[in-house]
Amino acid sequence: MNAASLTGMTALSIGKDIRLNSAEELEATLRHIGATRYHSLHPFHKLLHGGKLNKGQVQAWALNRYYYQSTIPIKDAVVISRFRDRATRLEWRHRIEDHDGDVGSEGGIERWLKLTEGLGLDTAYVESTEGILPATRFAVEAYVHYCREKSPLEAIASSLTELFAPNLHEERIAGMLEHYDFVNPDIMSYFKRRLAQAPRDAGFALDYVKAHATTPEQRAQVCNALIFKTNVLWVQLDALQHAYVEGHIPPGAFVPKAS
Ligand SMILES: O=C(O)c1cc(C(=O)O)c2c(n1)C(=O)C(=O)c1cc(C(=O)O)[nH]c1-2
Repeated sequence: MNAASLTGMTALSIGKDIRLNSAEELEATLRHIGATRYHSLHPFHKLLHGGKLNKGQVQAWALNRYYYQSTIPIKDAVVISRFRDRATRLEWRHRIEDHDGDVGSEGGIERWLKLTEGLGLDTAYVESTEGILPATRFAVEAYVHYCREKSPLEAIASSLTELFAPNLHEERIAGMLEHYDFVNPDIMSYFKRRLAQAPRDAGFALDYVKAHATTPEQRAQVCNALIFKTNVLWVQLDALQHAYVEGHIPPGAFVPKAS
């Protein structure tokens, strides 16, 4: 089967029946996976960006996403640890600085805390991660484990969801500013900044997998890494939907104040 015949498939898994014979077929398949599985398609995002959530539900989203954000540099340190090749480590290193910042310069985690603070959440509570959903913790930890245990190629490939993030961030900035009176450009600065950072990161990762996955088996591994990661993102929104839209908040998780 070639990449072109994937178009229109709804349930995609890369098994022995799919043979990707070139870097171009690999890229087409990765883009198909993004178009059919990225969490931009999740109903919770439709509610978030369409102004259909109340403030407590938006708080729950930002609180849970903090765990993802603050784990990304830990994940990236794991990715770096997989490479003896200095050039790859050097290239990957800026990702940690993008999130952690540097002496005297703000990073993404601080920008995320501006968002949670602007939404009225106590920063110490957010940083404690005490109120997050169990599913958030499990999904995010699975991502770190994946990067530690799979091949270095798969560790890099699992970051490829970022190819699809800028469109989603554009939609989020516009939608949240338009629909929520408790949101302003200042607290959305995290996403504005990512619009510049993500394409560079995703571009490197895409070039890397196209150059280093040289067999159909390795190309299938790259695709499966992206599928794994879309699942990591999707289940986090499933859990938010179940808890905060359908009302089944697990014991111990954040309970929004009645507004
Ligand atoms: O808001 C989003 O939907 C979203 C998605 C993703 C992603 O696709 O993994 C990332 C981010 N944001 C993000 O801000 C970010 O820094 C980031 C790093 C990574 C990664 O896997 O290394 N993904 C993402």
